[in-house]
Amino acid sequence: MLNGRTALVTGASRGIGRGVALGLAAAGADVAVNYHRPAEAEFGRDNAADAAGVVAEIEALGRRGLAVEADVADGAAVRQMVDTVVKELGGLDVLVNSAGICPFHDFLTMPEELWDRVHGVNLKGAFLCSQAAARVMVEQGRGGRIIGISSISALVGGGMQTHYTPTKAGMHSLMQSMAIPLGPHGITCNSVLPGAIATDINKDDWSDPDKRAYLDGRIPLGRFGEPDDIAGPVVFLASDAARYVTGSALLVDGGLFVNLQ
Ligand SMILES: NC(=O)C1=CN([C@@H]2O[C@H](COP(=O)(O)OP(=O)(O)OC[C@H]3O[C@@H](n4cnc5c(N)ncnc54)[C@H](O)[C@@H]3O)[C@@H](O)[C@H]2O)C=CC1
Ligand SMILES: C[C@H](O)[C@@H]1OC(=O)[C@H](O)[C@@H]1O
Repeated sequence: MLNGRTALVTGASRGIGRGVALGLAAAGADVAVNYHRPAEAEFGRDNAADAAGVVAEIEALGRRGLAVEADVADGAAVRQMVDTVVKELGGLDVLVNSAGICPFHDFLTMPEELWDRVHGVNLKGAFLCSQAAARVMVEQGRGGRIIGISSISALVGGGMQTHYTPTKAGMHSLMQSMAIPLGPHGITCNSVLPGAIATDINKDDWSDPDKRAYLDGRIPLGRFGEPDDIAGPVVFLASDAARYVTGSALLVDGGLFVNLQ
C-alpha cells in the first residue's frame, strides 16, 4: 500500500512509534526513526540503541531505515531532522507524530515547569514537526499524509493527567485545522486515538493491580492494546485508500470509550 513512499515517525525508538514504523515498512515505505537523547534515561532505556534496533528491523523487512536524533520540542533540531530525512531517503511523504510523554501528576501540586514540558513535547512538538514536513510536501508537489497520535484522552479526562489530556485534544484539533490550508496541496491530516496500549508510558500506572483490573474490565474486546494494533489504522490513513479522509479522528481502543455500563 505504501511502496515508493518515505515516512518519518517521531518517538519511534519504542512503543507505539516503533510499532507504527514497522507497520509502515511492512507496507512498503522507507522509514526514518526519530529518537531523542533525554537528560536522564527514560525507563532505563538507551534511545539511540533502541532506534538503531528499529532501523535494523526495518531493513530486515527489505526497506531503507534511518535513525534521526531530535528533541521534537526544539524547532531548529526538528528542521534539521526533516532536512536529513529528505537528503538521506530522497523525500518525505508521510509524517506520524507519535512522540509523547505522560508523567502522572496531581493537579493541585503540579509545577508549571511540568505543564510546559509536557506541552512542549506533545503539542508544540507535533506543530513543529508537522510544519517542517508540510513545507517539504508542498515543495514536492505530490501531496502527503500527516497523522497525529492523539488519544482516547482527547475525549475524556484523567485525574492525574490535567497537563496531558489537553495536549491530546490539541493534537486532534491541530490536525483538523491543518487539514484546511494543506488540503489544496493534497496533504491529508488525521488523528488516531489509541485507548489503553501496553507501553512504557503506562508502566508505572499499570503496576497498580486495581487500576489494571479496572481498565481491563472496561474493554469489550477483552485485552489491552498492543503497538501493532495502532499500526494498521495508521497505514490505512497513510495510504491511497484514505485519499478522501482528512480532518478525521479514528478511535482505536477495543471499545474502552463506549463501555460506560
Ligand atoms: N500507550 C497508551 O496507552 C497511549 C499512548 N498514546 C500516545 O502514543 C504516543 C506514544 O506513546 P507510547 O508509545 O505509549 O509511549 P512510550 O513512552 O513507549 O514512547 C514514547 C516515545 O516518545 C519519545 N519521546 C519522548 N520525548 C521526546 C522528545 N522530546 N523528542 C522526541 N521523542 C521523544 C520517547 O523516547 C519514546 O520513543 C504518545 O503521543 C502518547 O500520548 C495515546 C493513547 C494511549
Ligand atoms: C498515559 C496513559 O496511561 C495512556 O496514554 C493515554 O493517552 C491514555 O490515557 C492511556 O491510558
